[in-house]
Amino acid sequence: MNSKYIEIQGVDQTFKTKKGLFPALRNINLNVAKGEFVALIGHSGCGKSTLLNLIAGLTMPTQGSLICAGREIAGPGPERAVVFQNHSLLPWLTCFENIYIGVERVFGTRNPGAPAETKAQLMARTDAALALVGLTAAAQKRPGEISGGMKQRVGIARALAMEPKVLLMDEPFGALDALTRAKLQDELLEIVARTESTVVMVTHDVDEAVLLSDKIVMMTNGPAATIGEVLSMDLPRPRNRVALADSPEYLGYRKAVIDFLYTRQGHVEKAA
Ligand SMILES: Nc1ncnc2c1ncn2[C@@H]1O[C@H](COP(=O)(O)OP(=O)(O)OP(=O)(O)O)[C@@H](O)[C@H]1O
Repeated sequence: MNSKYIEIQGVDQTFKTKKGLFPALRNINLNVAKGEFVALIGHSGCGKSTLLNLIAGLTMPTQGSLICAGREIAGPGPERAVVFQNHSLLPWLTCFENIYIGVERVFGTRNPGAPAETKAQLMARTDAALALVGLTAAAQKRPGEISGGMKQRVGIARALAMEPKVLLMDEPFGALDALTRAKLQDELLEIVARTESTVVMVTHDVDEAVLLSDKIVMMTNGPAATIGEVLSMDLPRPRNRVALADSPEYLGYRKAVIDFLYTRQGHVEKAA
């Protein structure tokens, strides 16, 4: 296993605001191995999305470097697909078309680096992605005609359909009801095992972090947030949520995260 597939070294992120410079992240150092599943957890506003955006190449750090597969991250790339908190679908396209345009960009004629797939193959990929998230029946609907949870599932399907090497997810299941969330978490585990994807996921949910990940990166409160502790989860795969619920190891990891978040990083509400 390549233990440094994603390498983050000495990263600072400072934002210019009307009130002056705001130091969001300070001295972030993190290595993610190929095929590893990493969860970023921390209180609201600590900088989880800021870190994910840096890995996605959507923003550049103020200081330090980010490397993916041996190359400096200089912008977004098809090998790093992002699922956002707020789905970001194109409202004038159907669910099918929203996924198809991504699939076409990666596997179709517009990609000069790889042999082009036929339209039938691209459509089959799109259909499979929709089926995976249970949205076959909504294929021809537009985002305005479906629920927030369904939109989020289209966003997940779109990212997965591109078979990215790295899947970056910003609270992808946050808007879903508990049962749909559990179903998609289980499916994600199966897909990631099959595709050997590397995943970095932002979450607020302690159980989600322990169930899905190999490593939980726990962030301190901002401003100038940094990595407080990294917890490695030695839980066998495939993981079964029912069996794990009573496992002493699972409960121990869960307690360690809760202890970090609520005892050592007790949330202090900012004055308005
Ligand atoms: N473009 C920006 N300009 C100025 N400040 C920003 C910008 N983006 C983020 N911030 C600030 O940086 C800090 C970290 O924000 P970020 O969205 O990364 O937190 P988060 O941990 O993902 O929060 P949440 O869990 O609530 O989504 C916050 O204080 C936020 O207000």
